[in-house]
Amino acid sequence: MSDNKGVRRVNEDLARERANCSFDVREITFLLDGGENNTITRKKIEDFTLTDELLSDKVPDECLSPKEKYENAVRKSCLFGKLVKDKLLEFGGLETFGPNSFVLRRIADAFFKEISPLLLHLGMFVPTILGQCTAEQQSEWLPRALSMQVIGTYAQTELGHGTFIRGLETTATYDPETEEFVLHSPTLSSFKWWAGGLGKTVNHCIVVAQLHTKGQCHGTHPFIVQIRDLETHQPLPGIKVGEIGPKLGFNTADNGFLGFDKYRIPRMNMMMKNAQILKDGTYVKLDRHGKMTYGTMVFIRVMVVNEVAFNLAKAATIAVRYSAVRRQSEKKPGEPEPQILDYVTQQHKLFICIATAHALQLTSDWLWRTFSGVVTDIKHGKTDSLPEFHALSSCLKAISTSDAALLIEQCRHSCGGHGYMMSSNLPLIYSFVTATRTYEGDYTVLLLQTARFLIKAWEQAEAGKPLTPTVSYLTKYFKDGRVPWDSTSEGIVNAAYGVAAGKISACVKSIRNRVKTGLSYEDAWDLTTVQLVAAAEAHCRAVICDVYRSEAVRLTEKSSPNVRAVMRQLTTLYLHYWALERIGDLLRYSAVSEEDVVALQQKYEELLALIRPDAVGLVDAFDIRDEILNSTLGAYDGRVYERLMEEALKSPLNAEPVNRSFHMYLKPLMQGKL
Ligand SMILES: CCCCCCCCCCCCC/C=C/C(=O)SCCNC(=O)CCNC(=O)[C@H](O)C(C)(C)COP(=O)(O)OP(=O)(O)OC[C@H]1O[C@@H](n2cnc3c(N)ncnc32)[C@H](O)[C@@H]1OP(=O)(O)O
Ligand SMILES: Cc1cc2nc3c(=O)[nH]c(=O)nc-3n(C[C@H](O)[C@H](O)[C@H](O)COP(=O)(O)OP(=O)(O)OC[C@H]3O[C@@H](n4cnc5c(N)ncnc54)[C@H](O)[C@@H]3O)c2cc1C
Repeated sequence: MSDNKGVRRVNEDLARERANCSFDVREITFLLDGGENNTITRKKIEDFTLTDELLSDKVPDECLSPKEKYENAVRKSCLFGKLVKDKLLEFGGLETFGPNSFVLRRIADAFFKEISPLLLHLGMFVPTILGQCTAEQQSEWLPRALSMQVIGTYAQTELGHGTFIRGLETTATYDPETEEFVLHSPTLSSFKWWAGGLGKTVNHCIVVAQLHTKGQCHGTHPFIVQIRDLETHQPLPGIKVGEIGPKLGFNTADNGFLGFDKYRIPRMNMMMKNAQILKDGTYVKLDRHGKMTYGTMVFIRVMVVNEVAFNLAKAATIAVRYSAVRRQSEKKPGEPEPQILDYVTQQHKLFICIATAHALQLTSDWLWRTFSGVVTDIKHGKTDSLPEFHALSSCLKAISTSDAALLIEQCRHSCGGHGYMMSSNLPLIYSFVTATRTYEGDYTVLLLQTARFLIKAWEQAEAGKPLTPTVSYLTKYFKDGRVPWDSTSEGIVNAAYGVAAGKISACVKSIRNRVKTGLSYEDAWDLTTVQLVAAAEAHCRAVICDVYRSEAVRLTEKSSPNVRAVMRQLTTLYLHYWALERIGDLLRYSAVSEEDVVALQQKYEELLALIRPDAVGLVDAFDIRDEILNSTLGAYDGRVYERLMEEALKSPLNAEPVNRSFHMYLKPLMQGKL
């Protein structure tokens, strides 16, 4: 759809693919954007933000030194920030699109090949002020944060502890004499480690520390802490701060370390929405649920599902367009070389990426709506929906990030050697997304949180108590026995729930059997965790299959027949893919037969063939502009080889015919003079 500006000749294969596409690409773009008006506004914003003047880098970012890369990222962050402040508000800013629109996030990818050092400011510092401060505190901090006088990050993780928040060691001890907290890092392992932007960029941060008052520890709480002088940017006395060094990705995010030497902050810098310290040091707990201070993490887990869906859409766009341009080998002797997209194995690698990008995006939209409901409940003092939502957001964060990272890597594999080039952008997309599997809660740890909820739900079902919506299926599958098999989409979703129920049931049995042998519940749980992670994964998989199928049907109710058909093909492909991936589970927990398995495989292969003519149209429908894709392999015009050569020529090593190392080392070596 979007041919961007200044399009030169489009690769003939790509042009033919587009001519043969069975549907109007714009229709699917509108569906994914949540309506035609959203698409129009997004494109307007993209048109005036993505100008050459702001984006052009003479030397590719990846050829710069770490320091230059960081400085370039700060430069662009400031330009981007100013642009947002000055111009985008004319469009009503983010509100134009509603809270679940990620237009600015999407545009930011054109500015930063890696990541903005200010991501944590907007992504976590500001949301934590909104979620953890009283109204009075918000009125003090929000205007300063939004006008960028105060630039902040979220420093929770320490060298010694990330997952186990209760084990954090940084202390915040209240001193009623001065009405201050004294922040202290008692050990090396208590140093804060990882916070994005902390190394060099921010002047404030949210610090999560163990609160001590009147000789008692009340657990971890968040505090707003100024760490650098606003004028000179020098670290303040009592603060030891720096950058943690090179990483697999995120290299422009200046992730940092931070230690405190009896550093004092005012009492009111404790974020007091969920707990307060009175002037005399009395601790007042306002959080009846007990885990409300974990709220920012839950929010980011929700955002991350959308984040990885978009990044997978980028990778799929690059790989599918490249596969339509690239020709290799021969299918029959003497025949012309086919487009690699015509190999069924290539379709198997790539079409699941398109379907998964849709599945995750629709699931993320649904998750956001569910989250909005939970937030409204909390505003009215109701926290009953929080345990279910914590279980749901935990498993969706874990599975979406893990699936997306694996599939992005698959996109890279599918591009052969050229996929390994930084200029393809696939390595950077992968390095960014693979981190999402770890940060904001590690994969295994979050699935075990979900498993804890599932086991409790199972016990409730046994006791005949009512279940919350996402686990209500357990009542249906409560009795032992195999789930009947039915190869329709609805049947596959039911079977997925049946598998989840079967696995949860097996975990319950396993824990109980272990307890019967005399083990403590904790030990029995620990020995069952491999099964528990698998059960939570199965539950989450069933939820995604269910939401994707029903949301796709709902969204396409008014679509043209061809769009409905191709969207149906994608959902069916997704369901068949996962049924085949989990065939062992289906054989164990459902009545699927050998003939059914053969039929599933056959249908899956038929779907690959049906989707093949529309593959390029489907990735065009993601409507991701070249500036955002940032890829030699994935540009709209398909000029792959020209772009690869153009980028290669920008390498600093090509600036001179002979590098000085020849004279310094190679020549002496050749002449035996080294
Ligand atoms: C313009 C804006 C753009 C935005 C773009 C967004 C993109 C996003 C990019 C942002 C970049 C982010 C960079 C990364 C940042 C970070 O990583 S910050 C640090 C994040 N750290 C973590 O996530 C740590 C993970 N650990 C935990 O969450 C917890 O420690 C734990 C594993 C959940 C365990 O906590 P603990 O206190 O020990 O509890 P338990 O004993 O296990 O459980 C007790 C009960 O509490 C329930 N519970 C736990 N957590 C929650 C929760 N969050 N909400 C509700 N309930 C919770 C748990 O289920 C237990 O319940 P019961 O079983 O009923 O007892
Ligand atoms: C790119 C990036 C950016 C980050 N940004 C920030 C930031 O801005 N602010 C911030 O505060 N933090 C940040 N983090 C830190 C991040 O939140 C933690 O790394 C993450 O929560 C994982 O914790 P950990 O490193 O302690 O891993 P660990 O918990 O040490 O995990 C190591 C292994 O132990 C396993 N494990 C741990 N506990 C259990 C358990 N109970 N049961 C079973 N297995 C277990 C894990 O599954 C994993 O395999 C960032 C991390 C990265 C990679």
